[in-house]
Amino acid sequence: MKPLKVDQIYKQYGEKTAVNGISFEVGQGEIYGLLGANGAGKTTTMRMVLGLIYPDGGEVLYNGKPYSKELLQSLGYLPEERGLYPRIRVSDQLIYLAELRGMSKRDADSNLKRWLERFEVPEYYNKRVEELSKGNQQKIQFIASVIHNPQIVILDEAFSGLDPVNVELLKSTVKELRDNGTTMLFSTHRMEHVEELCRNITILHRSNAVVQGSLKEIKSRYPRERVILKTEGDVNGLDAIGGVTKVNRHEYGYEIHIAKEEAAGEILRLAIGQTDIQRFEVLEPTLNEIFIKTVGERHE
Ligand SMILES: Nc1ncnc2c1ncn2[C@@H]1O[C@H](COP(=O)(O)OP(=O)(O)OP(=O)(O)O)[C@@H](O)[C@H]1O
Repeated sequence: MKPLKVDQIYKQYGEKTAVNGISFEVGQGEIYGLLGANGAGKTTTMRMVLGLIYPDGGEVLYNGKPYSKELLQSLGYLPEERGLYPRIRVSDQLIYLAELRGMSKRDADSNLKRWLERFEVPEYYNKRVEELSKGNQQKIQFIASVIHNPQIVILDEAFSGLDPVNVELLKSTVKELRDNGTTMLFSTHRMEHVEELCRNITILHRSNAVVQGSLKEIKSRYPRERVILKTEGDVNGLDAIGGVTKVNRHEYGYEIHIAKEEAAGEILRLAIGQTDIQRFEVLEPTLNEIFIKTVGERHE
């Protein structure tokens, strides 16, 4: 049985349907991607999963059971809008938050120290939140969402406001949690993070799930429309090949857009006759391209 099952959940605000019958399941040790344009219904979905608001229809099941107060201990949430108290010391508020979720003061304290060490900031223990930079506050907020060892963690834009080094640090932490069996729901507008972390995804559009499944399978549904040709020489006549829609000359060679996959073979034949090829690749679509295509087409 999967730790998290979302079954046909529905939420209405007045005339507005915020979430319209969405279903998905997340396995143990899995990071599930929840994507969508602004206002698509991601936060509302996450709030229903957290039990902060109740669905008007459908249900959320945790290890097969409906929401109960005891679940508070098993759920962790990193909200998009950060909610730490600026004037209070990091240790005071994080230990308090962990205690609220059923942890003993001693365990909370040792967990906090371990996490601060992990993030290479043990000196923050005694600092007030307002003394930390925005990115470092973000690390503390992340610790607040996992300090009580939750089984299910919901991360909303977890890496926003972080420099590239800290993004990598948090990303590796998220992967460790996954490898230790934590179930995660991950929402972001950064598609490259989803490609790196998530096996399965849902793309929401105007309250509906419009694309769902494994990333690999979703990608196979879309045609491959980009060819990379690495070469030091010139290739003449690429524009004239049927199905070639755009040719970009780069430092490394060519990036060629095609409307039909057969054009790739023609490109290769033409290039072989004219130059030495260092690399030839027909790229699968990126998640970013799929997102823009799906959401964009539906806008029209
Ligand atoms: N409390 C509320 N009252 C009225 N409407 C709401 C409420 N919460 C959300 N909505 C509406 O429901 C829709 C979905 O909002 P939601 O916050 O879930 O989107 P989102 O996908 O998280 O967007 P973003 O990427 O901008 O954070 C929006 O049209 C929003 O205006």
